[in-house]
Amino acid sequence: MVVLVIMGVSGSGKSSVAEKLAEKLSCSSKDADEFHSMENKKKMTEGTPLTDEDRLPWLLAIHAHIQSLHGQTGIVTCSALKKMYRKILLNGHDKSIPRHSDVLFFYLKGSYELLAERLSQRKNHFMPPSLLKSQLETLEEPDDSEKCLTLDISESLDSIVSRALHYLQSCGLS
Ligand SMILES: Nc1ncnc2c1ncn2[C@@H]1O[C@H](COP(=O)(O)OP(=O)(O)OP(=O)(O)O)[C@@H](O)[C@H]1O
Ligand SMILES: O=C(O)[C@H](O)[C@@H](O)[C@H](O)[C@H](O)CO
Repeated sequence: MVVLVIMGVSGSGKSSVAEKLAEKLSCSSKDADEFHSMENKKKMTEGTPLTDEDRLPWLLAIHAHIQSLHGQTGIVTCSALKKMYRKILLNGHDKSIPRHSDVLFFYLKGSYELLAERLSQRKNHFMPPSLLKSQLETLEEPDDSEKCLTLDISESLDSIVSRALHYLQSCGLS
């Protein structure tokens, strides 16, 4: 089976989708926020976007977690906004050797308006809605060279999860 990375900007539904999908696949799920340093969390809470330097140790820690699954099925949520970040998740520091052919990205795609509405309604989360603009400016959508399925966040959670499961079945991955 595969490691599934649920990616997209803040508020795109990564945690919500991961929770339901992990239930359906009976597998582990880790939230990228668990890997952030106190400094990174403080910065975001104060409304300051993270830089590439801030994100590097965090991405490497998530990469190490993916490696630690040793090919077991698992889900990880991570904004994974830039192509370079996704390469780090796959290969760590070593950019030349793709080690993880068995990692698949699910990209949760949505409009600014819908994301802003969902973030404005969300309670008890450290990530302020004001960071949405910078998240979208930083985002580089996955291209055809990346193993990724794009999912439309305007659909219901159940529908998104069932599309993801259907895709895994059609690839012979579940
Ligand atoms: N498909 C959906 N339909 C309706 N509401 C949704 C959907 N997906 C997520 N939501 C709601 O949108 C909000 C944001 O979702 P969630 O917290 O899962 O996003 P996230 O990508 O994990 O955010 P962050 O990266 O900031 O932690 C939540 O209140 C969630 O209940
Ligand atoms: O790359 C980033 O700027 C961060 O990962 C953010 O996306 C937050 O961690 C997350 O969205 C809040 O839960």
